Amino acid sequence: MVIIPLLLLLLLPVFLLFFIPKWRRNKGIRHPPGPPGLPFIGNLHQLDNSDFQRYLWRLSKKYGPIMSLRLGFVPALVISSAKMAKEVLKTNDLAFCSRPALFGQQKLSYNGLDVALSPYNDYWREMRKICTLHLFSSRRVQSARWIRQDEVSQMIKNISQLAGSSELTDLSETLMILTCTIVCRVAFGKKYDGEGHESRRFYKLFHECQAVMASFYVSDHFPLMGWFDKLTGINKGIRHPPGPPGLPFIGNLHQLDNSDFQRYLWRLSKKYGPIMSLRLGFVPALVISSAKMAKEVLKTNDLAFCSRPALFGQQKLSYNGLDVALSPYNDYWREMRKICTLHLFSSRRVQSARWIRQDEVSQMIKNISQLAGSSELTDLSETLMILTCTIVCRVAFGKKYDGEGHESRRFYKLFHECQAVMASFYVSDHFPLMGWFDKLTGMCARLERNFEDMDVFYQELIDEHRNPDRPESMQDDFIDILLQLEKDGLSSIHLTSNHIKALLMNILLGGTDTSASTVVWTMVELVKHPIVMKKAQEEVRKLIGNRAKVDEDDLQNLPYLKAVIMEGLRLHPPVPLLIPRETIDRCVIEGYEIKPKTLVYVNAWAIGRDPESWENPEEYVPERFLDSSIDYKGQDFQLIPFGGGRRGCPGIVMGTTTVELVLSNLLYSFDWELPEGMKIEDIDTAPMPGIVVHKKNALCLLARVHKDHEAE
Ligand code: HEM
Repeated sequence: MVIIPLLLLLLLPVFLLFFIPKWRRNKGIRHPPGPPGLPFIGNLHQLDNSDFQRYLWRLSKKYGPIMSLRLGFVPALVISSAKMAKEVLKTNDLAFCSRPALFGQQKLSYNGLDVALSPYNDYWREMRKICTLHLFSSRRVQSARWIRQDEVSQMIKNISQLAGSSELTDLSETLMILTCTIVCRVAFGKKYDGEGHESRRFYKLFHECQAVMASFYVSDHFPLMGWFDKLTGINKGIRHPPGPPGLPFIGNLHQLDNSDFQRYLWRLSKKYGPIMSLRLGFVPALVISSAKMAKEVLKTNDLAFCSRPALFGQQKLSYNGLDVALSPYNDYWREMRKICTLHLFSSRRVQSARWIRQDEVSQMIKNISQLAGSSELTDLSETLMILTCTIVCRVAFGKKYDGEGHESRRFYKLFHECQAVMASFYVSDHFPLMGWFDKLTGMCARLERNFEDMDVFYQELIDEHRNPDRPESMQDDFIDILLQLEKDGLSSIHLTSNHIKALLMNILLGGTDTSASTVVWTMVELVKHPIVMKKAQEEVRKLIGNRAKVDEDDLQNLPYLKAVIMEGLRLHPPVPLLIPRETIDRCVIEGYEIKPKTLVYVNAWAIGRDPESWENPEEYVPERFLDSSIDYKGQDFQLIPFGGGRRGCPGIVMGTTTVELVLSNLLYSFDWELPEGMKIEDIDTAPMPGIVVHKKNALCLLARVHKDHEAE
């Protein structure tokens, strides 16, 4: 996957010279104008100007009141008119109100624990409240009036003395000392205005603090060049998590090209530890591989770790993060997540869709029975994918695509292409200035095409739902609910068609193959372990007796089945690395410093096999869960197939209900045999790479209708 781009990367310098200017002209998206920069450093050399604001002002006369610069690898914007200032400080305040995590400022603010340099998040809001309520309130300002009056009188006395002897007053110094003294008295109850040791120490510290805070750190503009600041003595020794050495320029990117990535990372973690760093091009990454470290990331430091990276393909297909799964962590995401949990994924909603699930599972059982009747193999991988897709489409869109016609073919073509372009490798995700490369390889065009096709698909569905005479199946489905919310305008987000489309994408991609993959992997383990299969079948057959099928009411009485599924999820979590996170804040874990904007993979797959957490971890033994309180809901960090913390899966009830209903019926209705000539040892567990990991080779088994049902 990565090798071809890597070879082409060797041609980088040539392409840089020829294509970047062309790419800029062709790109089609308008960026604010700005002065041309130099290669690599951009406009950094222009920062070195003694009257910077005037210099920018002069530039703005040429390039306009919204002007872009590039400071090394960091894009920057300069605002120079009241109208544009209003856009930034009022109209789009929320989008513009965070702070950059600059190296010196982060260090001196205890990693943004202050209020002025903290990024915009829940923590900042609380700190800002403390400040406005307790420190900067009018009452506080009032109560310090005596200090101010006292110090100003003292200053006037000092100046009078100088005036008496006709000496000059250094107003710059005098006023600096005055304001310092006032602030120190109000804040620390102390003053440093004499000539003694304490005053000298204070002013030395204070001036050095101002100086290092405002210093230029190379690493702020070139993320991989922290070594330069160390070399210059400006930054002394910080521990970073250990990790495998990378190649120049591409770092560890070539190692991504591994068909069993989660296993590969697991092997590396055995050497480098459960908190391991990688470098993917210019992007620092972190890999978490133990329950203890997962708890640090998903619970203790959840707030710092709960954003998502803005990856190119994902951004496009999510309408620039208008969805819930790929949106960065902010007020908008909170509101969207609330809409999902309250209106779409609530237990009540899951309940109300039970008829759809039961109906579709019955249909699947009928189809398999037919194959069984003629001793044909059942392709469980395909059957289960179609089943979960059909259930989700009926619940969300009020429609199904399970026939052989044009509509079904179009849907599955679109859907598979959407999964493919979403999970593709985009060079620009790792080399910010190399977007032209994705254009050259045709990746951008492919993505754009799928985006447009999906957009038309969603739009048709929305239009059908706006019709008052829509079929009954479309009433009260997810699109209906979202359109109602749009009409009522009750949420603080003004929902538009794009918001609805972005959510539909999440539901389609997040809710279908995760459940299908869970059932397939569990069936793989069951055919490999016939005694477990038999035990699970006996449990369900005993409970159901002579009834035709398992209903959702029965699921709560099948503890062994639940253990069978949990054990399947432990060994084969369908989303083995969760959905990648991105750190918001700088933070420290196990004494290691993690920088903001670090990409984070939590290896749920490796954690499920960690001998520190599990006895005989490689063995499939559902019994381990029978007398155990361990659950997969995100509280027990040794089992996290649904992730955890703020970004944990909100579709967990919907997903597990589907999985339990499907599996119990497959086990109830059929005995399962391997295709003729195949032995248990022949069943492979090779994974297919992707965000959701499926079995690479389809699972094809021979179903035999269970003898008690043969008469029916
Ligand atoms: C067995 C089935 C499922 C599994 C194993 C699964 C797994 C996951 C995982 C691992 C994550 C990332 C969590 C994290 O970053 O900590 C996730 C997120 C998500 N899942 Fe699921 N999921 C399943 C079913 C569903 C269903 C049925 C839906 C909805 C129809 C759904 C919707 C979502 C959404 C919207 C997110 C993003 C949450 C956010 O970022 O705030 N999932 N899921």
